[in-house]
Amino acid sequence: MGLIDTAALSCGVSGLMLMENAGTAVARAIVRRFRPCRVLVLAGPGNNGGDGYVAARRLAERGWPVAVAPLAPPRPASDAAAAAALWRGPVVAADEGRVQSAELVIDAVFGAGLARDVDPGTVALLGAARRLVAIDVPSGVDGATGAVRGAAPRADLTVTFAGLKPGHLLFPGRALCGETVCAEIGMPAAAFARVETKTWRNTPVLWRLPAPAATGHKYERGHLTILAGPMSGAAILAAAAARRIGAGLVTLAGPDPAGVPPGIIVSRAALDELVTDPRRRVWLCGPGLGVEAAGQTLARLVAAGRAIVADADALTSAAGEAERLRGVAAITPHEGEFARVFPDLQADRLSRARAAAARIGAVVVLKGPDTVIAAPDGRAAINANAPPFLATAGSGDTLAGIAAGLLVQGMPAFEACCAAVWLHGAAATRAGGGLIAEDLADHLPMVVENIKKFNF
Ligand SMILES: NC(=O)C1=CN([C@@H]2O[C@H](COP(=O)(O)OP(=O)(O)OC[C@H]3O[C@@H](n4cnc5c(N)ncnc54)[C@H](OP(=O)(O)O)[C@@H]3O)[C@@H](O)[C@H]2O)[C@@H](O)CC1
Ligand SMILES: Nc1ncnc2c1ncn2[C@@H]1O[C@H](COP(=O)(O)OP(=O)(O)O)[C@@H](O)[C@H]1O
Ligand SMILES: [K+]
Repeated sequence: MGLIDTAALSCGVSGLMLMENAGTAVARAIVRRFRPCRVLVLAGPGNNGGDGYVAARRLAERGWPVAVAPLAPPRPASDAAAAAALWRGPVVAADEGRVQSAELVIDAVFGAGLARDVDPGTVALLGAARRLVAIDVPSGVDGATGAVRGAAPRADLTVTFAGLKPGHLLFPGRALCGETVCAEIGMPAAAFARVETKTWRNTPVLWRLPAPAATGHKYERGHLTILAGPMSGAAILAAAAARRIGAGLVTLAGPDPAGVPPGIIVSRAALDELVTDPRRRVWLCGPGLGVEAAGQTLARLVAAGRAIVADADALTSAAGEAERLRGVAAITPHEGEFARVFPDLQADRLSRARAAAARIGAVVVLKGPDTVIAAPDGRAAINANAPPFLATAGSGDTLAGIAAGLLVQGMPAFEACCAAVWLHGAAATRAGGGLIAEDLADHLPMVVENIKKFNF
């Protein structure tokens, strides 16, 4: 049982009432999407099964032909047993033929109580469904991590309750949920207040973008320094993004970056000179820099106490030596870079990002289709707005530029990184399928305008 469920019960709410509301919400979601058809409910032994019995009763009350196939009897004297006792319709054996001939199957086998791998017989049954509606999660998906325990079916619709769980947002779970509906089931506000939430879906309600002061000048909006190396395109992409998101001034520091647009300042001054300039508070270190140079400059910037976003080659320079990253504000690794820096961290993405953030005392942005942003104090956000065409060279450099560009405007590191990841996904969605990394920055202003319009 989830923390919120336990808190609800200790607030005096009856579990049976929540179950009644949950099953009713499932039936309502089905009625809204499908024409009346023959339904088979596969019911497990716990409360997930109990929700299934309620959904069966609610659909039958509307005249739908429904049968329940219990995979195990409900636990004695449980809420699920009470819900099962109220079911007056047909109870049939759970066999593959019945599942195949049903026009819609409700997966009420396992939910939040999934405790081990699902057995092959249950996997085969669920896999035989023509159309599947999952209660809470497709059975086999771990709601806390999105991992699959043994196997899990692909649902057409998943109806969950009170709030999305990490497993609805993290792959592979996300891909198996189909359309996901979150139903309100009367969970009291006091129950939410009792549970200290530390994991969120990344949306604009989590952060507030900086706004320039009416009388501000460019240095007040922030002066970002980006180290440029032999692959200067990476630093130029990051600089464009930082400028579009509102950094007042962006300097590329490097020997001779080629093809720099006119609004970007280039400095060939020695690092020792630049790093002592107090206005150069925030730095981006890594994209296109070369591993050796990145390692050396990173150490120098950390020693100078600068706020640093470390990406790409700066991360590779810390392979197997995560302690080299202590002192930075944020790191933005993809899976490969993460594995290089933290080879011993092997758990799910959410836990790994959290553990890494705690270890180095910095925000970790573990990139991917379900990017996780984790802070050293345990807060974490999971991002779900990134389209797959972001998988194109240079889009990570752009993300690092957005994050550094927000950091330099005074946003705290966790909020800056959450905002950067969401804006990056929203810009990619606006850019559409043919996007290349160069396009992303140009879409940022409209994305920001839309956020303002919706009053986030
Ligand atoms: N509580 C509330 O307030 C609300 C809860 N709600 C609903 O309750 C659901 C959670 O219910 P739950 O805690 O009873 O767990 P559930 O997922 O039904 O399964 C537990 C049973 O399955 C068994 N089992 C586990 N894994 C297994 C495996 N691989 N293979 C075989 N057996 C396995 C496990 O066995 P055991 O480990 O005890 O041996 C136990 O008997 C939640 O998802 C939501 O739908 C809603 O009604 C809203 C309000
Ligand atoms: N399948 C995907 N769906 C959504 N976003 C993705 C996907 N694959 C990668 N991304 C995003 O694209 C970016 C790629 O970054 P990275 O791998 O560092 O690229 P590069 O080094 O070429 O700039 C990251 O922000 C990542 O989250
Ligand atoms: K289920």
